[in-house]
Amino acid sequence: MSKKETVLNDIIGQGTLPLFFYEDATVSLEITRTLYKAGIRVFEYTNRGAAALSNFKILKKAQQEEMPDLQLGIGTIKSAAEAEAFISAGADFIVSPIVNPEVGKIAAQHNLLWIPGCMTPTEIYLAQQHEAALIKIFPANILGAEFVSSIRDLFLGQLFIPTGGVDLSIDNISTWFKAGVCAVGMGSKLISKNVLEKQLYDQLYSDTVKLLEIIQACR
Ligand SMILES: O=C(O)C(=O)C[C@H](O)[C@H](O)COP(=O)(O)O
Repeated sequence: MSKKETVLNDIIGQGTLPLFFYEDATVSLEITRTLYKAGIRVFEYTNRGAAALSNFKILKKAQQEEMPDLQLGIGTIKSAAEAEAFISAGADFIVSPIVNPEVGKIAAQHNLLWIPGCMTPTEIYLAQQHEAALIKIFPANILGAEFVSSIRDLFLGQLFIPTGGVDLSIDNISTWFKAGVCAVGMGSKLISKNVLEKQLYDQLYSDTVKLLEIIQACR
């Protein structure tokens, strides 16, 4: 199985893709360890600040030494240069808030999964033309699950992951799965500002275990 297929299978199997960014490297590492301890095996660090690349390298080292079965992706990749930099640092997959075909081409050259963010059918079509096996519906809370129900028959077989504003409630998550998505992205509702700033690792651990239980119940 190729790396791309492995990561895609891991995201589908896990049913959720947690994501976060925090400037402090030590906190970023502890959050990653906590997610892993709670059962997360694929997650996305985001390129949202000056320290993103240096922090990512620290997470990558910890992945290699302590969490070898973790898939560590990078999100908020908008340009080819950003994609190259994080792939050189060992990114296992690439997530974008937009569809930049140049990013898709670089991911494809490295046989890595690229998850572009789409808000319209035209963007979904463009992403498919550049071999996006999984498409992020973004921002998910603005589009709503009905957006996915309305367009999925136009893109038969296409895998979708809504991201942005997905919360930890079973009602919200089950609505997305009923609409036909294969997983849900989970950022600030799981790894909140409060969790990051006050280092509430125990709370994050129990919320993550709860999230994984909700995912199981929704499928
Ligand atoms: O830029 C990217 O590549 C992203 O992945 C964007 C994030 O998906 C959302 O900003 C997360 O939104 P919340 O779950 O509401 O915190």
